Amino acid sequence: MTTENKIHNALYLAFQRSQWAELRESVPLTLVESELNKLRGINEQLSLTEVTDIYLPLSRLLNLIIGAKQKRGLVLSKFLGRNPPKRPYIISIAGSVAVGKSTTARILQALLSQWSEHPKVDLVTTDGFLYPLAELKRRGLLQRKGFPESYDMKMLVKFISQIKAGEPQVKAPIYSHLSYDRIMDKQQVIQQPDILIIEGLNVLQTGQDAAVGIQQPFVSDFVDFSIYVDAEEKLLKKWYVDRFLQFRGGAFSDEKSYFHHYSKLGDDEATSVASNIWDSINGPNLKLNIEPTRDRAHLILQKGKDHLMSQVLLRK
Ligand SMILES: Nc1ncnc2c1ncn2[C@@H]1O[C@H](COP(=O)(O)OP(=O)(O)O)[C@@H](O)[C@H]1O
Ligand SMILES: CC(C)(COP(=O)(O)O)[C@@H](O)C(=O)NCCC(=O)O
Repeated sequence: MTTENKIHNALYLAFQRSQWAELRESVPLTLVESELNKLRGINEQLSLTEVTDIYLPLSRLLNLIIGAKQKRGLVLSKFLGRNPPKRPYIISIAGSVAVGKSTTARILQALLSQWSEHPKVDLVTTDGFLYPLAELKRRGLLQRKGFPESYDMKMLVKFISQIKAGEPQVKAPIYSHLSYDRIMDKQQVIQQPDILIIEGLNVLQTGQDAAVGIQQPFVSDFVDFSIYVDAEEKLLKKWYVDRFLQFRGGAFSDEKSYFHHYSKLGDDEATSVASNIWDSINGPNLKLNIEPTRDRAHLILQKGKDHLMSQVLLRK
């Protein structure tokens, strides 16, 4: 057994796909029509077997864990003799570019909002906290998008601490993949949801990581439950290139798109451009700054070919 496997065994309970799916059988769960429609809207390629085998048991597990936290809150209120402000339960989703963080986040948002104990589930992505394009250019970071130094970490930590403090209204910046920049005149307003899901490359990073610098506290200090979505790099690169090719026929064809010039590329050229972006930016960022944070997560979702989950690791 490799040292890495030994560490995993000590820290995590490992479930092969079929074992994890069985956990659902002991607690029958069904999808209502409104849930199904929402999920179909998230991603046409998402298989419903994946939802029932993987995401429904996960939704049930999270519901139980959140329930325990809510009970603990009641104990604390009794002890203090007053009701503390309503604080959202915070779930983070980390992982490589193109691993499926935003798809996973949106599936969980749809499923978790079905529970009467926590119907209001909001979702924030950390790309809004990337420095605006002009600032990235000024700092010479255009080829380092997604690296720790490309984010306004102070702003992100301030945002998450306001959420955690139960502030009635907290604003988050929004990123546009079309303009490749922060949208300056629009913000996302978060108003005391029951659950906040925060999704991004960097949500498990701390000051120990290569380029974050000395920054305390970290996003993970405010997070109640963290998820890392994992896959082998050769799959990640393929999913990145496939998504790029999809965008070429879709979002990039919009004249307002920062990448409009890519819409005119043929298959081979587009594949080579996307491969180069992967090899020069997203691949190195994965190895240097993202993958090393994996074993901090409470739950690791390991994906194989076609985005199918092969293994689930849950912290003991
Ligand atoms: N469970 C899934 N089943 C099928 N395709 C998926 C699944 N999750 C993600 N994808 C596809 O993989 C690509 C990357 O997913 P996305 O959620 O955009 O990743 P990220 O937010 O990590 O960059 C997209 O093309 C998406 O449609
Ligand atoms: C916007 C991203 C940094 C991801 O940000 P996240 O939401 O994970 O914080 C990434 O998708 C990106 O644009 N990377 C730069 C290289 C590329 O074009 O893929």
